[in-house]
Amino acid sequence: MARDIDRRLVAAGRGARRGLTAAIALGFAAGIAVIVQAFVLARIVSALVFRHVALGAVRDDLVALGVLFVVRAGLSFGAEVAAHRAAASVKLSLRRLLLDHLFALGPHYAAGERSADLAATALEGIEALEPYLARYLPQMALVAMVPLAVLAVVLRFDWISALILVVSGPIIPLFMVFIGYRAEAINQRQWRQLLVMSAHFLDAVQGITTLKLFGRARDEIALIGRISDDYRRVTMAGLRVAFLTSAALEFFASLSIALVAVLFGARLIHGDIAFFPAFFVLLLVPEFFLPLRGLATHYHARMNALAAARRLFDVLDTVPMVRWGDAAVPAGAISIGCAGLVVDYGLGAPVLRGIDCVFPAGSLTAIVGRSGAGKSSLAAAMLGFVAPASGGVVVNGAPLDTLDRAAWWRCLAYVPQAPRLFAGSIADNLRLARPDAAAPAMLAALARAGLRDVVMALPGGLDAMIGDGGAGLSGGQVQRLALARAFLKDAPVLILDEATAHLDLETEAELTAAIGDLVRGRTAIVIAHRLATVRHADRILVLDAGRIVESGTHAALLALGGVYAALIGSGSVDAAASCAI
Ligand SMILES: Nc1ncnc2c1ncn2[C@@H]1O[C@H](COP(=O)(O)OP(=O)(O)OP(=O)(O)O)[C@@H](O)[C@H]1O
Repeated sequence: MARDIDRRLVAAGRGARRGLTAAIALGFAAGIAVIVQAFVLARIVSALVFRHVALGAVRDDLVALGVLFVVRAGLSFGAEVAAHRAAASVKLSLRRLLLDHLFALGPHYAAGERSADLAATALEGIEALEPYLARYLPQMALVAMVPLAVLAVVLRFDWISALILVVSGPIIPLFMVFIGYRAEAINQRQWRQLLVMSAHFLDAVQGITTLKLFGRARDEIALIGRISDDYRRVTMAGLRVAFLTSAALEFFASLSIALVAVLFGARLIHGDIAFFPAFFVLLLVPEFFLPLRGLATHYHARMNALAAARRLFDVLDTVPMVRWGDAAVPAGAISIGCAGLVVDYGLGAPVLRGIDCVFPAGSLTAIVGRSGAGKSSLAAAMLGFVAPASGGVVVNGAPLDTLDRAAWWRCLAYVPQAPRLFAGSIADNLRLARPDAAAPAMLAALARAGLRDVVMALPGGLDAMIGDGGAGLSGGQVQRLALARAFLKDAPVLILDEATAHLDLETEAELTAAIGDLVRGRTAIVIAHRLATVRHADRILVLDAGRIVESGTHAALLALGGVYAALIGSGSVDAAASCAI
């Protein structure tokens, strides 16, 4: 399993192959520079200490040593920069891939997952891949190259030291494989705990008012405290393994270096070896272990990355339910049809049970029905957010699943019941509908939604900042801002889920007027909660338990005296709002 993820991460790194290759080549060149540096240093010391030459006689060597020092630093710096650039580009492409895939999976997938979990995967999860890509992968390549180069040089000067290196070198990778299994389990646990902690924290922050009102804030704080403590404990367990591993590896490496040194000492005393090769080899031996020790250090990063990547690949491997094609939306005024449309969330019974209807071009169709009748599901099927279990949606005769997703969404303006506003300026929120919109166009859209004066009265006007979810605006103002976005988008198809929230009479009247203006000349589908909208609709579809049970104009349906008439008769407009008229 870990190996599969490793392979997929390496494949992801292939996107930045040039950067990683440069990092490895520079790292290897730095390794060679170290060997040459050791050679020059051994020569200088040997000349000064044993041949007692004057300092001037080794001037060239001293200059070469200085140059090598600078070259080596430059190569190491270059290797670091290349590796981090390559990692940054892989992280960017993975984040794009993840976001693109989340779009393909649709809002129903995102709503089913904990958003904090997805956010943590996209941010911390992909960030955790940086050390793997920038350090572990290049180190893996260097581990095979630099120690072999060092070994070849050592063998040339002293076969006994080479033998010690050949025997002790492989202990480090072997040891790492041995502890790998334990470290992997701990890292998996640590990552799961982090996701749980992020999710709880976000829930608590978002629901702070509810928690306070129900007097549960203290319980939640205690719960977050417990989760944080679990996370601390598992992090400490991971660090313990990492430190113990490092200590054990350092011990093996030091033991080998000491063995080489002691043997040299004995042989120097007995005159079995000259000072120069002994000193040169002794300088090289730590360099033999350096990449291996580096690998051990970054092995922990690998484990962390594998744990994070598992969640990332889980999301990427989820097959989107909704299929899309690449066809353009057929030209002309858009009419939408549903043929035998069945939507089933796997709850036991389908939510929509064979819907056949047409939403003619340029007309206003209202959908009404009791709560849970399936109105939003019908809108979701037309938006392409859910996949039909059978039947489907057609746009100007073309099946929705053959259309290009982006092309279809360009034709649509969708205003949900609880519109989403982002932290930023009013202009930022408006430009979501049209990124190149200039101030006059935005002000015109605000005016049509009845919000221009309110925005102009704010400090900064269009640049006034609003909080996450529209904090700083009233409920009615948030809805009008969402309508302004739809005005600005000026799309041929409008799908609108009217808000059920009780509004004051003046706001209600203003919103009704704005909606009336917005639907004009478009193929408009409104999940209607206001009597005014239903009255003006060209046609009303009455949904009941996933079927269209009645359809016609307001007057015709009232005359019919069926489900619609019962909904209207169930009370005033306000009371009827709760059953979606
Ligand atoms: N993403 C989903 N996953 C599972 N079940 C869902 C999902 N969305 C809706 N449902 C279920 O499908 C049924 C119909 O829901 P839908 O939102 O379409 O009804 P509605 O008529 O729009 O209701 P309301 O007027 O209260 O918004 C409900 O029982 C709901 O629980």
